[in-house]
Amino acid sequence: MRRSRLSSPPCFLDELESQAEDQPDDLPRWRRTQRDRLIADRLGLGVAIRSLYARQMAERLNRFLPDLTNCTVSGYWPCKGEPDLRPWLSSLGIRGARGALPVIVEKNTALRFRLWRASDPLEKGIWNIPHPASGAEVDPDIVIVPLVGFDCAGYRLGYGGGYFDRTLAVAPNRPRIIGVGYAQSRLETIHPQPHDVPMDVIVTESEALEYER
Ligand SMILES: Nc1nc2c(c(=O)[nH]1)N(C=O)[C@@H](CNc1ccc(C(=O)N[C@@H](CCC(=O)O)C(=O)O)cc1)CN2
Ligand SMILES: Nc1ncnc2c1ncn2[C@@H]1O[C@H](COP(=O)(O)OP(=O)(O)OP(=O)(O)O)[C@@H](O)[C@H]1O
Repeated sequence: MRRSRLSSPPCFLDELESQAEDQPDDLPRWRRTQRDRLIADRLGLGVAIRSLYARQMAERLNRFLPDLTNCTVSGYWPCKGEPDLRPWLSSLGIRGARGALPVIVEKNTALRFRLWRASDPLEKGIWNIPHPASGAEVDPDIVIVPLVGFDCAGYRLGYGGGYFDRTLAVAPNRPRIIGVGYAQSRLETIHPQPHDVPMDVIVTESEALEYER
């Protein structure tokens, strides 16, 4: 069992076992309902609060990752009320690191990652999310993953495409996976399935939670 080491509340085995019994009959439907609610809730925070929280998350990331020299870090281009960490991603260059963004090259296959700096040209991908039009393909050392929801064992609810799970399942050098999302997006459990890849760290505006493997 994985336990959080920093400041998350304890997850006890008996709780997890009873959660397994409580698993919804129609899990995909349950996940869709949770996604819709969580996205509506975060949009309801408003632009100013979301932007404050994103700055707080960036500060936490800096404290958590003090030395990024020679690291390749993938971020994301925010959509649907996700925290906007583009300023943090753009600041990686002056810290001796390189930024990258995920690219869907083909639907329902693993994501690729392309190097990206703020001045690099972008093109629109799925859901009109921009990604680098060109740029070298890389295997990031650190992948920053946006969370629609997360649970106390470090599992993530995303948009339901399974893209990050597919990607991390086949990543040649297992990157460090850091989920970022609002504290209010926490669920007791996302009812993790065998394909769900847990985060190593989850950063919210109010805490950083590290999970042991
Ligand atoms: N900003 C950002 N970029 C990102 C991600 C992300 O979470 N955030 N991704 C992280 O993965 C990838 C895009 N993920 C996607 C996941 C699902 C669908 C999608 O079409 N979903 C279906 C529902 C699927 C289902 O419920 O069965 C849909 O909306 O109709 C699209 C993109 C790559 N880029
Ligand atoms: N490694 C994998 N190989 C094949 N299919 C996978 C894999 N991981 C996930 N999937 C499929 O992707 C679908 C969506 O998975 P899930 O509900 O966990 O998405 P999600 O993590 O919320 O989405 P995303 O990562 O795109 O934001 C499921 O049908 C699942 O079977």
